[in-house]
Amino acid sequence: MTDQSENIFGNLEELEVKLSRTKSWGGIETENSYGPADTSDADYAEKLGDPGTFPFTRGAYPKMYRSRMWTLRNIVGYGAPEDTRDGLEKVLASGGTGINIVVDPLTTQSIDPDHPSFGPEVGLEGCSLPTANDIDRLLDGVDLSKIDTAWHWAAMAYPMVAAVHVKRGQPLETLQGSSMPDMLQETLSGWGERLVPTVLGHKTTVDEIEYSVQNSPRWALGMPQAYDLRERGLTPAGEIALGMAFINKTLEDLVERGLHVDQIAPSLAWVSTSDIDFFEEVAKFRALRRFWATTMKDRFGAQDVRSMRLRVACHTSGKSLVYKQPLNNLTRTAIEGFAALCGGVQSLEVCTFDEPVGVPTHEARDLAIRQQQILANEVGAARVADPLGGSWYVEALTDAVETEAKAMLDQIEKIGLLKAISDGTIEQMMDDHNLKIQRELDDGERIVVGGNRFMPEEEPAPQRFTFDRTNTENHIRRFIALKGSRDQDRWRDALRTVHSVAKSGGNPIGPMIDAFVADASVGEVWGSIRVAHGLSYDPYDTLEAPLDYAD
Ligand SMILES: CC(C)(COP(=O)(O)OP(=O)(O)OC[C@H]1O[C@@H](n2cnc3c(N)ncnc32)[C@H](O)[C@@H]1OP(=O)(O)O)[C@@H](O)C(=O)NCCC(=O)NCCSC(=O)CCC(=O)O
Repeated sequence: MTDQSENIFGNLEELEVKLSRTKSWGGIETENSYGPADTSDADYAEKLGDPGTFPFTRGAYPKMYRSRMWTLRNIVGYGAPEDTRDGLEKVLASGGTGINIVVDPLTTQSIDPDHPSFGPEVGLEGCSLPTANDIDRLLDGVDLSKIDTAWHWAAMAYPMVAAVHVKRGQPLETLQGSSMPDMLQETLSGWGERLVPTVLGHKTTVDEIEYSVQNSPRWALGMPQAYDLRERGLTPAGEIALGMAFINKTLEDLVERGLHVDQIAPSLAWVSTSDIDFFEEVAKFRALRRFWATTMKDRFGAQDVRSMRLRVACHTSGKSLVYKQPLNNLTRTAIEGFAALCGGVQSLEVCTFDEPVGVPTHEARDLAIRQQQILANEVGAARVADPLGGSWYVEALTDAVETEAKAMLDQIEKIGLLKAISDGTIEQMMDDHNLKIQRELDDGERIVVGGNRFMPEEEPAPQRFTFDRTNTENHIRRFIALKGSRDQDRWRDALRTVHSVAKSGGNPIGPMIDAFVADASVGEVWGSIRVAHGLSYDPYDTLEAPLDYAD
């Protein structure tokens, strides 16, 4: 017998795992157990209602997954359009039922792939899609009036995909799919004031929603993009509070432009996360739907039930995943996905286990789809609507999350959302949250396996995703050639119209679509908007505008 095994067997008492925390992951204190006295005695119909009825606490539809299975998603994006196309085909072959495309950080920032400062970054961590032609190549043969494509970037996805549809000779009102017009989220959790100034970002969001609901009512708007807000540093209640602050301000401005809430809200969908505290996340989804329904009805005077019935698109939490022993992430994501389904989401992406390592491998993507298939077919996640409804604990947590969210929303709205973003109040709130979590990890109150406890011994280097850059290099050459071969007069006129409409304070989304139809690039279109708002053409101050707007 070795000294080491003697030590281990001699210290079994010390090895016993003791509960380190009685609060939920989001910080709500919990009791030893729950009973009838812990839930308020408000009327069932008023507070819960049957699934598919106001206030939709128990689900958006009466039969939920029995009458329509959730959409099984997995996000794909790397390299050139051809590369991402290959990845999408593999996801669909595994059984995915939705197409989710993530663009590279350059496209997200509206930076073109020939920008002199960023060449090596083209196509890393997402697909490079600088023109409508690139989207057309990626989705060759995909009918945008029949197949639901979901786009993971803010300002430009809608006008670019709309331009592809128009270029293909299709009417805009038949366009289907979803984008995330939430630019304030880009300011807060993405690129900051330098790239997306708060006021311009908010106006662009409002413009895009106004244009989309009037011209392509079948297009879904993932607004708020609360996933990234939450990942930046918020509790579940904070996700509801800040997301609702975004929604309230956006709806108020759209109403001021003459729209009625019932023209807007049915097109909106909440983009959410599902983190590791199973019960708290189930409660979050339930509280969220109730919060939304009552806000639409009481604050905005909605009459259409579709305005009050919130749809939720959920991705499990990337932040909850751990680099060490990455296979443990399969356990995490399965539980997070199950929470989202018990919470009644309409579509789900289960993160791949290797996300902390890098761009997912094809094998990891396949496993992520298989997890959803196991949840749908073996676990019973699809069988019954709101399976945890009536649990004293879950009902009490639902109430607690809702109450905390209300208090936080009041605080934000007292300051005013745009002021609270531009003066740093919201960022401070998120930083404070993250600091608190770090302290709890450091103190050992909050335990993450392989994060701050139960560290693995030496482990083999994880397998990393790699791909050939030949397509990306050809893609950049193709982009440069397009700039030389397009109809220069049409291109120039289109960008000048974008600029002049934006400068006059009008809604530039229609002209932006026209510019993309005229083969303008993402950098050129957003650059024209920036110049119209008195900003530099290139946020990195390297490039001059390629045309004179004054002529
Ligand atoms: C927004 C939604 C959920 C909308 O879903 P759908 O397109 O299916 O539309 P829908 O209106 O909900 O449903 C279509 C029709 O089916 C009906 N229907 C739906 N569910 C039903 C049910 N259970 N029973 C009976 N009928 C049902 C509806 O009433 C509607 O009918 P009618 O037609 O008769 O009205 C979807 O587009 C979506 O999942 N988008 C993806 C969003 C996303 O993932 N974005 C990227 C997030 S990016 C992110 O999270 C960050 C993570 C990262 O970047 O890594």
